[in-house]
Amino acid sequence: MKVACPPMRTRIKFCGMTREQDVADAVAAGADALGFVLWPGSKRCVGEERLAALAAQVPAFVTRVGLFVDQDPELIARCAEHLDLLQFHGDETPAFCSGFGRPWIKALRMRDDLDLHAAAASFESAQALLLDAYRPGVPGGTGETFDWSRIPASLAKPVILAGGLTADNVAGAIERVRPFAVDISGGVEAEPGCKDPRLLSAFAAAVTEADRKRLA
Ligand SMILES: O=C(O)c1ccccc1NCC(=O)[C@H](O)[C@H](O)COP(=O)(O)O
Repeated sequence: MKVACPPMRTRIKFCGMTREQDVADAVAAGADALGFVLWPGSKRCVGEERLAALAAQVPAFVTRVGLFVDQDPELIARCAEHLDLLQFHGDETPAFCSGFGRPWIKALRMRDDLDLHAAAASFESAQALLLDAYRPGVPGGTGETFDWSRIPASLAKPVILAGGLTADNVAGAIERVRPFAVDISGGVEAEPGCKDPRLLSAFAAAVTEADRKRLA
């Protein structure tokens, strides 16, 4: 099914939240969604207890997203109690992703041979596809961009654009891709896992300005 996308503002997801102050700063900057990495291989990983504490601080209308990479379904089910949306970065099947009573999105790394139309068809029950840079052995958070021209305008799923975004390049990304949302982690950090309030605000302002020009 093709999803009709009338002109609308670009949603913002700030990913890799690990600290209460960063959650508050991201919400103040205008976040639509906040991502919490539950994969222990990441420098941004939060455990279950930290997830519960951080998620409890998120106000209504800001989506709490949990990131997983081929993880134990029992862990995912426990974490889901604190989350609004699940984000899968591994080789999870659509049936696996659908098994937690929460809406979910599938992260796809843009390997050269990735067929996005086929992926959109096979992850038909996903709420969106998050498209990220491909680096072998790294499931996400690379800080690298990819060739945005590879994203077809007619994809049958909303696109969340990720990978190496910053306040400086996000306007060009929005102009080129017209994504439903943009996702950023490293580009708003002082160091891995520690967000910088000025970078959070600058990124949100750049998205707002790009939308203002686009929708004028
Ligand atoms: O951020 C991580 O460390 C991470 C680890 C494992 C799976 C996913 C991970 N992050 C995923 C994200 O959604 C990031 O926001 C996305 O990859 C963009 O990151 P960046 O290029 O640093 O903006």
